[in-house]
Amino acid sequence: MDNLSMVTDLYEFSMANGYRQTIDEEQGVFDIFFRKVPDQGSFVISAGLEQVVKSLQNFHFDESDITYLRSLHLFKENFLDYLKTFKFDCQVSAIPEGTPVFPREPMLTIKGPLLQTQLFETLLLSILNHQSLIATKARRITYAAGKRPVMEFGARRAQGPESATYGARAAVIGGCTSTSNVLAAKKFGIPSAGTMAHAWIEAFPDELTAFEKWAEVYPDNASLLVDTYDVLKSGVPNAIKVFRKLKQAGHQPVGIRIDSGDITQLARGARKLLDDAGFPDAKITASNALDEHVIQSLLGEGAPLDNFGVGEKLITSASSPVLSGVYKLAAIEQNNQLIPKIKVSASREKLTLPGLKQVYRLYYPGTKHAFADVIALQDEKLDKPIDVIKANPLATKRDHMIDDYDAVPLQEKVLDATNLKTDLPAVFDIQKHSKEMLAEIPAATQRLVNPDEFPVYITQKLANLQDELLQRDKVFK
Ligand SMILES: Nc1ncnc2c1ncn2[C@@H]1O[C@H](COP(=O)(O)OP(=O)(O)OP(=O)(O)O)[C@@H](O)[C@H]1O
Ligand SMILES: O=P(O)(O)OC[C@H]1O[C@H](OP(=O)(O)OP(=O)(O)O)[C@H](O)[C@@H]1O
Ligand SMILES: O=C(O)c1cccnc1
Repeated sequence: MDNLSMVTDLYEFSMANGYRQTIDEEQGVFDIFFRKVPDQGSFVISAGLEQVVKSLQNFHFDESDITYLRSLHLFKENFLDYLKTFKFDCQVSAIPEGTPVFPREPMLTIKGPLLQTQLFETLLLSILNHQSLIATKARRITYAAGKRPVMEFGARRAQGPESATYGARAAVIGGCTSTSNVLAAKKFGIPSAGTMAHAWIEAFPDELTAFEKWAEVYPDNASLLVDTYDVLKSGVPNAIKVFRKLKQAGHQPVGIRIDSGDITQLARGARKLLDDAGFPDAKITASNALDEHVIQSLLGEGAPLDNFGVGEKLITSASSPVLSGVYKLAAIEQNNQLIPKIKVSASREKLTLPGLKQVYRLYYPGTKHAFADVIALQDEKLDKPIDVIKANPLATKRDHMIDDYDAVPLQEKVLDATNLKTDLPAVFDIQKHSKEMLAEIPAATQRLVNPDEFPVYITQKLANLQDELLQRDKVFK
């Protein structure tokens, strides 16, 4: 990953320079969390941690960066010197990539010199918000597709090449099986996949010749695009002619792609033609502005589809294009003493959770069935039974008692100043982890429309700390 240290908002530099001149000795603790889930879903699939770790490992400023920052006439030389010899000195804990995460849960916590932790805000949010957004959208799309593979086809419609490439990575975390983006495939070990464009068909005198020439060049990879002229009258009959020749020559025909029109009707007609011609194994791929709802509708109609190619709606999360993850100060440390902090704003919804925390997933005892999450202070031991309170400050009936449970902590240590090399899982291992974690949460929480809310609680101790800080600031009384 390139050095992205300058991808930050000016105010992070302004504050960092200010800390250097004022409270330079203090440590900061920041949490990353979100309040709202895209597409009115109930959870987000966390993604982007590998790029966070790599960007932190590579965080530095070169001579031209320092010269530019100096030219702004905003910063003191002692701050520019600090940047010139920047040495990462923080600890990062995070919920592993692929995990379903719920509102208000700290996905990532960073502790270290206030100046450093402040400087990372924009970059870390930019990475995690983007990849988690796309992984979440991909989870919805692949959920709708069921066992049918979904290829990521979005590079041309992504918001630029970088979003295309990291978006493809996130799409695989969310369940896609391959990508047409060759750089993403190379970089992250994702199978590269693809068919052909209409240009190939148009470039030859007629459709049959185009298919034949393709089959000559790629006899074992003939997935033919059949909708350039007429799917059922021309495209599929021509494909069948080519498949017959391929079969005679000992090759296994791959299938067809339909990219326009009423996909259900066309796929039904195509399936019948292929089956009648003796090609029941030829696969039918659908594409064309697909998303989770179109896929559900197609499959609900019984469309005989084997694969999906999904581009623009996935790579841009078109129906809900923002994940508003935030980076909030949870504590500062002065002379080795942790001082919890809270952000109070006009809206109670925006109240933050103070202190160093851990998130626990609670399971029915002895099972893999999760029923709630609890956010606790890091140094507290969970009671049994446990008195908990809804994490959403706007919730009614906030108090709850949980008798028995197995608790599994979600945040893990990923990086610290003395251990800059962390083994990071490969993208398909993350996908596997994601599927396992999804299998543990209730089906009703996973459905696409009006999903059931998965309860997220805070412990009494954390609630008391929050109240204490609120009382001190004399608000919401
Ligand atoms: N049976 C179906 N049920 C629901 N949605 C469908 C069905 N068939 C196709 N769609 C979707 O409807 C949308 C519009 O399809 P349409 O064929 O009109 O696309 P188009 O982009 O206008 O066509 P073209 O690609 O030829 O320009 C696409 O998102 C497509 O995937
Ligand atoms: O629709 P998406 O989900 O983004 O899937 C990728 C699309 O990209 C290609 O079309 P292209 O960009 O060539 O143009 P088209 O929309 O005219 O088919 C392909 O034929 C798909 O339709
Ligand atoms: O390979 C394909 O079929 C493909 C790739 C990108 C976009 N649309 C289609």
